[in-house]
Amino acid sequence: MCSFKSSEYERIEDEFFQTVGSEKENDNCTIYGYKRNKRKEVVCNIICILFLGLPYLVFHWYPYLQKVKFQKCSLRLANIVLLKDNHGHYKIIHVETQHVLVPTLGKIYLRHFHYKHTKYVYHNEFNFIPLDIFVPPSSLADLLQYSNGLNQLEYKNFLELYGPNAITVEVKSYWTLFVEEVFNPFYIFQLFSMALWLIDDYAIYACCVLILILFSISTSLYQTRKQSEALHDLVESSTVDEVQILRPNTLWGHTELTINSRNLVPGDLLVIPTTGCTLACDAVLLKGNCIVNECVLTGESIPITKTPPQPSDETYDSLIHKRHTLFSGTQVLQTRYYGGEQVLARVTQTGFSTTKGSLVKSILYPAPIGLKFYADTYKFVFILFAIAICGMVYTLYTYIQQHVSLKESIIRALDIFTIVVPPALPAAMTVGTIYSQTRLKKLGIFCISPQRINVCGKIKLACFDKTGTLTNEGLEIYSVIPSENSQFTEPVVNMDEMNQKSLLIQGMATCHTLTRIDGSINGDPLDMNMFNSIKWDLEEPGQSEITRYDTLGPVIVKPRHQPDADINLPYEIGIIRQFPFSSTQQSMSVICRTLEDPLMLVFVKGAPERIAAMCIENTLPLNFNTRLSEITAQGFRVIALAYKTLPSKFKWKDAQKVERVTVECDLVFLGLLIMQNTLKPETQPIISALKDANIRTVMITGDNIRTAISVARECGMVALHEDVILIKAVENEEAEIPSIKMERIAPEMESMESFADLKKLHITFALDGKTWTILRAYYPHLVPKLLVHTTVFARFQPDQKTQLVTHFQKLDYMVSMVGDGTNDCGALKAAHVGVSLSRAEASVAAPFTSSIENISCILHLMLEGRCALVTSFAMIKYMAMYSLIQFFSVVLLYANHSIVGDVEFLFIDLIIITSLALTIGKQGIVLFFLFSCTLLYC
Ligand SMILES: Nc1ncnc2c1ncn2[C@@H]1O[C@H](COP(=O)(O)OP(=O)(O)OP(=O)(O)O)[C@@H](O)[C@H]1O
Repeated sequence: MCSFKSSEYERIEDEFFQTVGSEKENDNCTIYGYKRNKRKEVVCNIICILFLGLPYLVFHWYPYLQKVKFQKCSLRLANIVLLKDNHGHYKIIHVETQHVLVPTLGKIYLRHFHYKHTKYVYHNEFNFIPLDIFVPPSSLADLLQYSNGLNQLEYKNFLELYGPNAITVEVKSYWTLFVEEVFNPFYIFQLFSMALWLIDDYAIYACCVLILILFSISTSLYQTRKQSEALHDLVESSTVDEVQILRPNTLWGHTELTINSRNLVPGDLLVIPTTGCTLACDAVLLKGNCIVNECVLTGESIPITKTPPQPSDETYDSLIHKRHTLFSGTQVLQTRYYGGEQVLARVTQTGFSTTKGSLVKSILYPAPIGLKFYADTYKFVFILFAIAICGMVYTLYTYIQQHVSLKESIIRALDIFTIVVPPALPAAMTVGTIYSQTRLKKLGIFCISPQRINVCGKIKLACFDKTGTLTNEGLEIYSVIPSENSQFTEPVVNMDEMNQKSLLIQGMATCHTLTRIDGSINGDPLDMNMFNSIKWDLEEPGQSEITRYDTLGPVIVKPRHQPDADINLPYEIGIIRQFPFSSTQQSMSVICRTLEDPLMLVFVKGAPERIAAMCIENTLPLNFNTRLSEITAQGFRVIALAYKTLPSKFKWKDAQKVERVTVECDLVFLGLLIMQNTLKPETQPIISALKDANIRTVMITGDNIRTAISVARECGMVALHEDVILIKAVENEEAEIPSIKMERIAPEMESMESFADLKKLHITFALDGKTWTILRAYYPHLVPKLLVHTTVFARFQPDQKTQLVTHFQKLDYMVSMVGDGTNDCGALKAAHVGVSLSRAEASVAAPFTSSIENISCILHLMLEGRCALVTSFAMIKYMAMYSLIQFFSVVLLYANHSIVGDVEFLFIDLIIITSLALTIGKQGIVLFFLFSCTLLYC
């Protein structure tokens, strides 16, 4: 029996329907089982033919009605499912069958259907579940087990099961788009109107409206096509044609094959070329290290080192084990290989199941934005229809009273209907967005979800990441404060004054994941500044070093000016193992060894609170916390360093196997690195502009809370006269529930419940990630109240940032989030308007990518959003006015048994066209010209 994540899919009683999809992503739908019924289908087809195919059109608009052709049955027997999504839209999907080999389940008969690029397969107990849940996840040990790859039979079966490895964004031909658009109820209605006008001798008017409709359709087709082309190109820019894989070979173990990347399947053994490559799938690294650029997924182009995981029974999860996972679409810049062996990775996910695939899916099928404007537009059309019906009834009544023939009465009544609904409505609705998008592009803001532009105009809460967004990314080292004998010594500003062999300098030289790419050192800006400040050199592993450091070629660091004159024994340190930095851990560590030194050392650096928790208590200076508070209160960014000596029996092999938790404990505190946290010059004016516009601003950062408050004050997010209160969760071993404390309670505030007058008292809150988790768990009723008054959210981990944005949305805020990728990717996706500051032209990390790397982009977006909204509103108001004026004039004329002539109608509409021409621009002017010519001709 396989191990499903059954908690997500409870056993259902009624097998006739079931919920599928992800509730977390607000994408759950209900499916109902049906099977084909020949008799019903034949009857239905006959009726459709008798009614000239009209029922087919109705089925196309309302797929729900298609169920009349089928017979309701249990999902176990269903060959058709009727799917209802959480927005009430229906879809008929056919269930297919196949005989395939499923890992750990063997060869089985599989029933499945595809929805939104996800394959749902039938399971006897849980009905339809996504394929990646159906196939049991592997443990790390299973994945790491070295084999020669999949054999031909397994491969064929897996290819059938998983399908081709492709993330295709379909770019439909203009013709296909045209056919789809024409079947839209709005255009069908317009065609019906034109037919009516032709019968009613309004030929010229009908022809002119036809031109208008064609213009409207072409604009809409051009826009749709352009958008899908842009997304297609973006996705294609990070795809690859050919890959090398290993296949078993009875004679010599394995053969290396070059195959088309579309043919990759989970389980394949991928060979990563030494020269680097773009990855075609998600894969877990088995052998060797890789340095990758994940800019396309995260927006941040810092090279990241990927290492193979340790074998264990832990279930592999690409998000938890992302330091060991190579993601589809990302670029391997370099590989490190040992003893000339190949760098290998095992494919874990392909196609739309990869991380890139899910990001593309979220763009292709975005969650509805819930902008009132769209709902109001539907109401507007509905009201027009209601008015039209009144007009029709009135016209019929007056014509019948005047004893006009029934045919003419009906034609006149239907005419009223066609007058009320304006033909250029769809074009008018989107024109504002198209122009805003073009202007944004000129400003360096790339948009992959144009419908979000309107939302930008409604932003009420602007969230900002701190480091790299509000402040400069290149944090310059201001000073170091070494600790000797558990006491802080005097701060050192000039690193040259320090002993090159001191442990603190050794830590600064080794505790990073810097790497040389094309001869220059690359990596995290913080690490780069730290390393550059001590003036050491870094050498990548080469063949000659292999012998010096046992069997492995480590990264070597050495001072530019050797401290000892001993030429035979240079002073250099080899970095044997790296545990890269992670935002969740807030630390990183390395194992290293000085040349000819028998003992290995561990250096750890990270957030001071984290490092303090890893240190032996008596190695920490007594005034550690007060000193830290003093420094952070001045707005400095502080990193702590610590080390420990490993036992003499700890050898190179142990270093490769040892777990991170074993290394990052019982440390000796070494000192603090103080970094300058300077604001970008644009930050303060933009924050003040936002405040003037009454838009709330908040900071969500991974940094220390006092540093964050200081930066918030400096940039004007917290006004100088405002009092900041730290909300803190205090865990007490005796009490079951942690208590909530306020660090500086203003005299006027007595209890947590008295939130009413905070604004008047000029009080704002700041809270950290730990408190946030406790608040959500034990004090959920306080969360909304606190959120309304909190400006600084510090020490927030990536998932907490996402939770916070979602909570703000629940409070009915239209939320924007500006960040520089990596630790805020989730928040960027969750926000109504996510803007990733990135040098890359575009990434799938967020709906907007700004190449202007400061927060001024948010102002441009808000302005353009408002422009687009105002244009759309103006258009709707204008259309409404025009329709109603024309409607009342015509009804009055009909009442007097008079009508508007063909050219008269055209003349009235011409005024509209002129106005449109002025609004729309060049295309409109051409159209205006066209109409004028027609009129003159008439
Ligand atoms: N390269 C690094 N090595 C060790 N520790 C680091 C490194 N970079 C950051 N840290 C520590 O981890 C903490 C969390 O880092 P994270 O990247 O999540 O957020 P941040 O960069 O501080 O702020 P923001 O969320 O505003 O970008 C930092 O405040 C710092 O103390």
